[in-house]
Amino acid sequence: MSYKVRDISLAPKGKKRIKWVQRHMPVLEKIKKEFRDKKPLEGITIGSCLHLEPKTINLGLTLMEGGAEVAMTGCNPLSTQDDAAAAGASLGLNIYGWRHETTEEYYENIHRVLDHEPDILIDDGADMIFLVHRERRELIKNIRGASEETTTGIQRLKAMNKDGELKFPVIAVNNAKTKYLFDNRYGTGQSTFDAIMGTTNMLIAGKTVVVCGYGWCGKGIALRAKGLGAEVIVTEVDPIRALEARMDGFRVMKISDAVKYADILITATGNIDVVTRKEFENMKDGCILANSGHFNVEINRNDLIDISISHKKINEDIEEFVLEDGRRLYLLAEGRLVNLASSRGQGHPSEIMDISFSLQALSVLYLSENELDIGVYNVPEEIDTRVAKLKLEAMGISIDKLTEKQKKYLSSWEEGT
Ligand SMILES: NC(=O)c1ccc[n+]([C@@H]2O[C@H](COP(=O)([O-])OP(=O)(O)OC[C@H]3O[C@@H](n4cnc5c(N)ncnc54)[C@H](O)[C@@H]3O)[C@@H](O)[C@H]2O)c1
Ligand SMILES: O=c1[nH]cnc2c1ncn2[C@@H]1O[C@H](CO)[C@@H](O)[C@H]1O
Ligand SMILES: N[C@@H](CCS)C(=O)O
Repeated sequence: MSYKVRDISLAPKGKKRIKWVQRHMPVLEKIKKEFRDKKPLEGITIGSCLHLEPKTINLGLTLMEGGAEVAMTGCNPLSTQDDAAAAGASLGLNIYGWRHETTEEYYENIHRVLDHEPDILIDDGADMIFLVHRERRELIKNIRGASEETTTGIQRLKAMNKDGELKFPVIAVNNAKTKYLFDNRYGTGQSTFDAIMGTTNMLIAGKTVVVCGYGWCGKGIALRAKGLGAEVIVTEVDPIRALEARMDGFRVMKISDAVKYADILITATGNIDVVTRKEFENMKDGCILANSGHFNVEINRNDLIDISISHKKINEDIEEFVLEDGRRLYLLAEGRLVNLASSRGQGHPSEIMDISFSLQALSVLYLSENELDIGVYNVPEEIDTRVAKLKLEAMGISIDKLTEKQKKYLSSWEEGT
């Protein structure tokens, strides 16, 4: 076992936090027990590039119980939680990563994971998969496949596959119903506000919150903003989603208009340059800017620097930009996904990552048991349904079954009024 973490003496603190999340991840715990009994991953090496925090370490431990050798790094230079990383290392995982890596360190750590010559990769945003294709092509012949955690990663991998550049199969975990309907919506909805409120200690009630993007994440953020008492304005580029936002009760307008009202603006589009110079120029004094989407490109920080006469960090996670006329704008967590990159961001709740990481564990098992051709695959429906059933069971919820008569009715066309 090898590791490179900030401070291994933080392990006891990390272990306590891991124990706590395990109590709220019953489905993954059940899979862990099955893995422990059957050792289905014996002889397999797994390399992951996922936000390194207690719930992710619990996924690593699950795979290790299945017999795999596991090497892990973070998928964002700001999101690793050092106590969890130290605990993971002390529990037998190969861990490389620390909070506040430079870009160079970030890629060095991905290389360290790849040095274990993994058979299966788990990625979030596809940085590790791209690195293999660009710089570590000698590893490709050994790789059975990968699973990808997030919307943007899948979008990039599909583009790569379309261009004939993808060289192994990938399972699109994000596209499972039990992923995006819960993780992206309720997970991002809660963890975004958890981080913004923890970072700013500000009231949401009575504020105007602008949400850019009404996809699965945007829907969750808008819903929680409304629940916390904010007035919510949504901006979109997709007419159907814009209509949906309107009928869900939100105001919808162009971003050029929306920014004039924003007390807090949150991006969740997966797109570049959603908020740029012309939007900053029309913002109110004191506007809080946060991204809960993709990398650090949704809010254009360079434009913000260009139009500011000064900028400085006023604490670890808040950067103040002073414009020529004296207005001040505040960017959280350097414009990286606020729910994980800010020091107050703990990521999604454990109950949510229980579902997402159970999907990951079962997708890895599927990759280990099946030879797939190159391509981007959905999570098999049996896995999606199994995870939903296990979660309902863990929540103590029973549901009805179709009767034979009902099944027949639903599959026939003869009966009318
Ligand atoms: N912070 C987190 O923990 C977390 C969790 C899940 C996903 N994500 C990331 O969040 C992003 C969004 O994910 P999603 O699942 O909601 O994707 P999605 O595709 O469901 O939604 C994105 C929405 O943004 C809209 N959009 C695109 N460009 C826009 C623009 N310029 N202005 C306004 N709207 C625009 C699209 O039309 C779409 O409706 C992705 O990058 C994803 O990887 C983050
Ligand atoms: O607490 C967490 N631990 C690990 N991964 C997380 C957590 N919260 C959200 N995500 C994952 O991060 C991806 C975007 O980068 C999301 O798809 C989500 O599944
Ligand atoms: N790993 C990437 C994916 C976000 S969608 C990030 O942390 O920004």
